[in-house]
Amino acid sequence: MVAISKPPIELFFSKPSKPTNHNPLSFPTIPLIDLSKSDSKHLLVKACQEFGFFKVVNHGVPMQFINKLESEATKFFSSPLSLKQKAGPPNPFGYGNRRLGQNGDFGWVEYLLLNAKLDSDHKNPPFSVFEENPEDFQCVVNDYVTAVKKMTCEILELLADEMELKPRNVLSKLLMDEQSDSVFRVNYYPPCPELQEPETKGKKLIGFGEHTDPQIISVLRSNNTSGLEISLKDGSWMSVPPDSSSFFINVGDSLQVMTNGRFKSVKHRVVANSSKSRLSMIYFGGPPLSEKIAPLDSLMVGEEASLYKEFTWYEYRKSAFNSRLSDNRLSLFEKIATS
Ligand SMILES: C=C1C[C@]23C[C@@]1(O)CC[C@H]2[C@@]12CC[C@H](O)[C@@](C)(C(=O)O1)[C@H]2[C@@H]3C(=O)O
Ligand SMILES: O=C(O)CCC(=O)C(=O)O
Ligand SMILES: [Fe+2]
Repeated sequence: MVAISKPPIELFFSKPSKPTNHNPLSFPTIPLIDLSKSDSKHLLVKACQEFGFFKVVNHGVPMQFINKLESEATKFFSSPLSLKQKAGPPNPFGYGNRRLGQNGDFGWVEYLLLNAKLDSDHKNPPFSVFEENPEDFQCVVNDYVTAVKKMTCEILELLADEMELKPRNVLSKLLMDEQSDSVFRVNYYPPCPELQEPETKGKKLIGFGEHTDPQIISVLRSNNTSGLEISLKDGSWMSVPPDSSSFFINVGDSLQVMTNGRFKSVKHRVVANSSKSRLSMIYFGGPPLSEKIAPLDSLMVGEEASLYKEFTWYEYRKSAFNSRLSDNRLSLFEKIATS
């Protein structure tokens, strides 16, 4: 038998980052959106402009769907590696371990990348771990994704209302489209006890390296283990306090383009923990492959020019999947400013 050697742990350490030297009085806090409140529209737009990131409470996604998916996913990730590998590799859908994408990125993470299309023509890989009931796992994913997609569309419609975009489903219809290229991902970050050893103490182990998400919008729910960080305007990293009963939402590259740069696609990453595992589930709402990604007409003021060249989601997705995680993927599509 050939033993597969583990990659050295040093591979996953983050490069030293800019020291955070925030004045505690001016330290930013994550925008909080209460979907049951009438002022949420205004706060939503402000959060998308200033951070590209916010937390949502009173979201209406039933806790039983969330808990059921968390328990099935935990069952999957705690199974023997040989069983998990039967659902891999993730090209495009399936189980992945440490390797992220096809271009040499690695992270301290295991994951399932799944098709978020819910019809029977778009089947996910066989989950041998759930031998007796593979259909049940798909049902649990479907219930969760359906409810999260509904909440996401509500948010996109509130954003459209506040920005006076017409029709109000101009964004949400892209996710509702049968051809919507949306993806669902479950990430599992195992604890890393080596981080407690004196020589590694204080170092940050990268679970999922810094990146922006290419789609329109990403909707994340995690257990109560910290790890998610967002990049602030000054280049420092802010740790996002976990909250298992809320959702965290970030603007994707495509929404940055559709708002002609008004909304920011936030750079984020995940650092691993020495003693606790982190489990996160993310719905990435994307448009149909043929959709033209360009600033929305009803948003453009006067002679405002597009900051981006024209492209379809197919073109952007292809280019994104040929890039490294930390690359600035939008830069290839920016128009060179002429004065
Ligand atoms: C390194 C990569 C992983 C990724 C495809 C890419 O080449 C660059 C974008 C990455 C990303 C980030 C957000 C999502 O997790 C993801 C599914 C996506 O759409 O773009 C991943 C891709 C992936 O894991 O395959
Ligand atoms: O797992 C997380 O908490 C975030 C992961 C992430 O950013 C991604 O999968 O794109
Ligand atoms: Fe991400």
